[in-house]
Amino acid sequence: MTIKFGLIGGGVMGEALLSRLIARGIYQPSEVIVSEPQTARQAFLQQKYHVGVTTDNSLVFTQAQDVVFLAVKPQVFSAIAQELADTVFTDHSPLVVSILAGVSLSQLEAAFPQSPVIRAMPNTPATVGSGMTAICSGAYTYAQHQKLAQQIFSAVGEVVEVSESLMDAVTGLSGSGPAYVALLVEALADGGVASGLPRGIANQLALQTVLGTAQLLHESKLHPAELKDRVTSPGGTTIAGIAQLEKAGFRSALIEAVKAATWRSQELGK
Ligand SMILES: NC(=O)C1=CN([C@@H]2O[C@H](COP(=O)(O)OP(=O)(O)OC[C@H]3O[C@@H](n4cnc5c(N)ncnc54)[C@H](O)[C@@H]3O)[C@@H](O)[C@H]2O)C=CC1
Ligand SMILES: O=C(O)[C@@H]1CCC=N1
Repeated sequence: MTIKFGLIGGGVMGEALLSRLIARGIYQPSEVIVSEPQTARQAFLQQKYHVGVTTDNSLVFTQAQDVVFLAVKPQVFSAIAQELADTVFTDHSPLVVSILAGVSLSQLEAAFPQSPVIRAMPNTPATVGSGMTAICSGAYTYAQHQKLAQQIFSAVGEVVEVSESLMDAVTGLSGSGPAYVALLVEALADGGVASGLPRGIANQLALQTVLGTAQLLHESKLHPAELKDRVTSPGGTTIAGIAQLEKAGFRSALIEAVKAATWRSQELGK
């Protein structure tokens, strides 16, 4: 069978995308090749998803017909670019989709000359089909490449197209955001435990509150401030809690977190 989908880096995000693409039938396991240097990880991916595995990144480029996904750490990018320096790239090469934080289209196009390249920033909820991905396209892409990237990322959640200048901010918000939300859930549950709730019940209450609120905002299209007002009774419990959050700089902490992560994404690309 023809290899259509190549993955370089079978770690957390690589597996998140791979698992969903196979589960949704976008690619058959026999159409996939994964390059991964860790032997234990290789064996795990091969056993769980029945995909082809290798340690040879150039083999992925020569075999994959449709798309090669780059899902290594940004710090490994220049080593991979050097390793692939002898590979011949043309505008008939497979589409390269990079999810590397901070690595720009111009850096990617320098590493894969004349290749169609798309820079993307997904997030871990992609694993359960609730991901958020932003994409931007390089100079050698055509409509068919954009359609393919849209198709791949639509299989794991929502997709938006943005200009490249916004990709670092996307990384700081939705790319890193699942970690902020996980902290929120953990801290809410801790607050419940501090107030006397058993741990299991506190965890359930915290998680379902975040999930339910997100779903309500999503489905009702309510502005978050409007939802907040609806929960907040005059002289009631919620305003007492909000006053404490404001005192502790809750909003400012989130704003600064997104800004710091955006800045770090810019740094990683230098
Ligand atoms: N984890 C996340 O939530 C998100 C990560 N990203 C981006 O995805 C990329 C990967 O991140 P993670 O999956 O979290 O990292 P990870 O460390 O889990 O996965 C990277 C994988 O690449 C492999 N690797 C290392 N050197 C290699 C080489 N020379 N050739 C092939 N494979 C190699 C590693 O063994 C590892 O399995 C990063 O660039 C990150 O910026 C993007 C969006 C979200
Ligand atoms: O922390 C990181 O650098 C990656 C990029 C977005 C989420 N995780």
